[in-house]
Amino acid sequence: MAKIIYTHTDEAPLLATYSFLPIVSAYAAKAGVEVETRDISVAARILAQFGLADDSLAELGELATTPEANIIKLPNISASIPQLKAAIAELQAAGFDIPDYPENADTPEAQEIRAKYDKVKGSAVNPVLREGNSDRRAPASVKNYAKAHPHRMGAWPSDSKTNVATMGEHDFKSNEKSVTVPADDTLQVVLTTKNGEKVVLKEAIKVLEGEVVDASVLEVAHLQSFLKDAIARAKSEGVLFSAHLKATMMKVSDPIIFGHVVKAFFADVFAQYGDDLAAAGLSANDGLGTILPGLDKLPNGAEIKAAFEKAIAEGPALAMVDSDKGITNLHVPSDVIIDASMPAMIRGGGIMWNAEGKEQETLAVIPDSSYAGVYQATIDDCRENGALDPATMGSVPNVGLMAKAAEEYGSHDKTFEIAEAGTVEVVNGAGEVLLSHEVAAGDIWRACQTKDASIRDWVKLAVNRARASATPAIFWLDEARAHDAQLIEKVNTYLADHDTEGLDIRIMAPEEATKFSLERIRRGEDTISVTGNVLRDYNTDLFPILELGTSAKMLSVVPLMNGGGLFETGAGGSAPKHVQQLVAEDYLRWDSLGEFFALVPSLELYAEQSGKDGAKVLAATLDKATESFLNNDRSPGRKLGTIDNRGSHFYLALYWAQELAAQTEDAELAAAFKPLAEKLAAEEETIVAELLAVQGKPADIGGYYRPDAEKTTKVMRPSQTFNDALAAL
Ligand SMILES: NC(=O)C1=CN([C@@H]2O[C@H](COP(=O)(O)OP(=O)(O)OC[C@H]3O[C@@H](n4cnc5c(N)ncnc54)[C@H](OP(=O)(O)O)[C@@H]3O)[C@@H](O)[C@H]2O)C=CC1
Ligand SMILES: O=C(O)CCC(=O)C(=O)O
Ligand SMILES: [Mg+2]
Repeated sequence: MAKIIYTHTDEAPLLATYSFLPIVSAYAAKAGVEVETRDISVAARILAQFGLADDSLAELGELATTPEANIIKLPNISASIPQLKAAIAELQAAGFDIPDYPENADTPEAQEIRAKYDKVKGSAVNPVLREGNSDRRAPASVKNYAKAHPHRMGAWPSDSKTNVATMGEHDFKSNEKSVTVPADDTLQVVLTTKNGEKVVLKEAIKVLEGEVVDASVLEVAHLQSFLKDAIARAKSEGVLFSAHLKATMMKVSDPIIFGHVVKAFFADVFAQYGDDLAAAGLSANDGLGTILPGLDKLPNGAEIKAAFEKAIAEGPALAMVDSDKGITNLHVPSDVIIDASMPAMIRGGGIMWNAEGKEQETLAVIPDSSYAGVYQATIDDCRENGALDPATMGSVPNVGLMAKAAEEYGSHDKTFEIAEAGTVEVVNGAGEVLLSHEVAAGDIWRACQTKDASIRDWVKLAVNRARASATPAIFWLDEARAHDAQLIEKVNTYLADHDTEGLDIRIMAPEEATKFSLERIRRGEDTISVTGNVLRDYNTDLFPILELGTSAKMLSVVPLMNGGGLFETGAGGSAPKHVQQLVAEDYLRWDSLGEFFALVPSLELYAEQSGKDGAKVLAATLDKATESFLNNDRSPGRKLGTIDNRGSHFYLALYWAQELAAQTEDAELAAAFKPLAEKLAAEEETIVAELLAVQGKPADIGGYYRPDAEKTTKVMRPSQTFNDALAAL
């Protein structure tokens, strides 16, 4: 039977679900629409590994390959090691019998435990569910709202010293090699060491005919000298030093690169005390947030701490995540995530926060040069032409290649920190070498796969989107890059399968595409960016954050390749700072627009899947209600005393009930919702007062990674009048 699966995730979106889902469920039930939930939070995924909870992620992963899939996926935590350890500790304290995260996996038992936790680590949800490519855009109503109510943009001085530093040589981009395999095959990755020993790094990689396979290596000696120069440059230019990585989705390579940044910044400390730190299990890859408290256990801990402090005092000023709490850019690998961090910096006028809590220009260090140029081009444009104007600017929607763990975001099981110098080769079933790299110890080597079927579907989606929106579409592909050169050939081939008459479809290298799109955006014109997986991620934060202030307001649809739909909510993350605010003062700033938008196509799909017209009516009325919601400016405010997430849900419920009561397509539904619409309208003042009354005091939700359901329900549904009205429906 058709059903909508609404996911329980983490942090702010989970809290919002406690308030919003009861509304959805109540309304859906009236129209005979089945809504079920599945818990894919990091806590539930840990418990599932040890048989203490259902493995809902595996279940949904399978569902996503079937036409029955209709999944609403809210943002979830992609846990770094420090977050994973915190979640484990919280679950243990709550009485769950689960093991510690093994620091040194030196026994088979410890290795097994580590393997289980590795399945939960990093971006472990999205790649499982994303059995399709992505179509993300700002709906017209949101774009119009943003133009009418432009958010604040920081000014861009023409002499801003903010820039991007990137390697440009000896990195993943410049060392990339790529082939398209001619037939189904099984590949192997083999390291032949200098003294002739063969080490199989990866056995049996299954590939399909037409699949694009790339390999590349980041040469660590060059990374280290690059970082040394970048640190010196930030110091001499008097700007902040900030590193921007994606330690969550690139869960193997980027924590290692982050560790190199930490070791470079604290080079003297690691030269002198590196052995002590290693012996204590304190890894640079986990950041200062783990190392500094860990020093308390060491006999010479105070001395090492003083050495860290000296290095901070003498180095360039570090960009801060939280200057009040002294949390730097180098504290936690997942605190600064490039897709959100770079746009936020650009939106602010090219500034980040320094240790005094003041704004300062920054050198944004993005070691690999594959996509760094997009940000440099945006910075250059802002420096030359001033900040973008949300009141007039056009839009850059995205069609992203993502299906079946495409490209870099599927590379973590094929990424290796090389133990010994030699040659790494990708060898096919016939024993022929397809790709080969010389490597040194410590280098980071990786391979990526992109299925032909995913590429075909992506090209189709781009053509459909260009047609539906009557907007030029640019494939952001660089013929000088090995992988992109393979893709360009395929794009040209597959475009010929479609009617592109009258469409403006071009191929441009990313920097050129950035400049082109920015020129158009400044003239108020829209340009679809058709990109690979990483730029999908980056662009769907970059442009929305500049255009709308946040990527939470995006419509984010994944038409699944086998039919069915995955509806992601917004394009941003789980906003951990919003949880802190809720706990401190019972105020949740999370904007659920992404959830509202996701629900409309999900209900439409449900109507198709089930043949129930009531679902269609629910969708059409929700669409209208969302428009009233925007016109009446009912998004959560930023300050106490204004309506927050819960208040915004009340207004959506009110407008939705009114639309349902007013529509004429389904008289039974109209009659069912009439009393509720009247009740909610009549009690508006009381309900809003009840919702506002709780603000300003701490709230107890009984856990961070696994909040207590009863306590959280109480916090998130504080209006008895509203709850009673819903219950009476
Ligand atoms: N799809 C997914 O599952 C994704 C998950 N993540 C995960 O989320 C966590 C945090 O990542 P991070 O990169 O900091 O991204 P976040 O989106 O959580 O944070 C960036 C900022 O975006 C704004 N924001 C995002 N969503 C909303 C919303 N609905 N309402 C209001 N404001 C919003 C806020 O900025 P401001 O104060 O400027 O308004 C927020 O502080 C990580 O664990 C990460 O892995 C990240 C991206 C996508
Ligand atoms: O899976 C993740 O960690 C984040 C996903 C993300 O940022 C995106 O898809 O835009
Ligand atoms: Mg993203």
